[in-house]
Amino acid sequence: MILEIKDLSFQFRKQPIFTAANLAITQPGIYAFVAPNGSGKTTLFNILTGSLRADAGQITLLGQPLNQASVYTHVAYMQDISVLYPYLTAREHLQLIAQLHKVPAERVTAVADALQVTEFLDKKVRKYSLGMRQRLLVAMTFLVDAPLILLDEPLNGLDPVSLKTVRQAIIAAGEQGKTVIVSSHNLDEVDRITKDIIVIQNQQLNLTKSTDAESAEQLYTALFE
Ligand SMILES: Nc1ncnc2c1ncn2[C@@H]1O[C@H](COP(=O)(O)OP(=O)(O)OP(=O)(O)O)[C@@H](O)[C@H]1O
Repeated sequence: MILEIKDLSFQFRKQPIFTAANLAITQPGIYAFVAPNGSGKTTLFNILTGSLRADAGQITLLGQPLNQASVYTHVAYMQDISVLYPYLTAREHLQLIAQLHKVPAERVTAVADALQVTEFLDKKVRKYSLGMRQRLLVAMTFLVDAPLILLDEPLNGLDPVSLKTVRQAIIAAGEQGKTVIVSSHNLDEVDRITKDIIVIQNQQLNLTKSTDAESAEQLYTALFE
């Protein structure tokens, strides 16, 4: 068992987001996390990484109850671009993560190359386009060699070339035996990376599959329209 969520409840200002929700991820791989705006995707990531505390429920990660120490060693979380420092370069961001998580220098180079961050490594973040910021964030996340990777809308604002770069990095992580949960509203990209889809519906978490005959878009339409 990789991730098990049992009877998770969470309210925000008396608005229920999750009500006794359950989810079991038993196999590594790539899972798309798809649901309408405001339904709780970022909230779940924040609960899984300890930034928000659930009102009720149990979460186990690799068979152990989730706590600060297990999040640190087992989870890499890509948040939004607001976590970047405008006056630091990509190299400095990557070095910060590398020092914190004791990542060898070769891995820093390999990840920077894979996400095509190398070309702007020594430029300050304040000069970056949205796509450059997104690629740096994805690189920072993949630098942490964690078994569970949470990516909150990594495909946002990417041009087709950057989309391909990020998609290939996600697929490679899946092939390396990681579990990657990717929230996205880009259903064409979801179809390119996985058939396993987690949805939020009626404050519940459901793990479902798109099929060869049914695209993520069709699945979404059937569930939410
Ligand atoms: N600080 C907060 N902590 C928890 N919930 C919040 C907070 N601020 C707003 N919310 C509410 O929680 C609900 C879930 O929001 P969340 O950002 O998790 O949704 P989301 O599915 O990630 O949305 P999006 O697709 O727009 O990114 C929303 O109704 C939102 O208004």
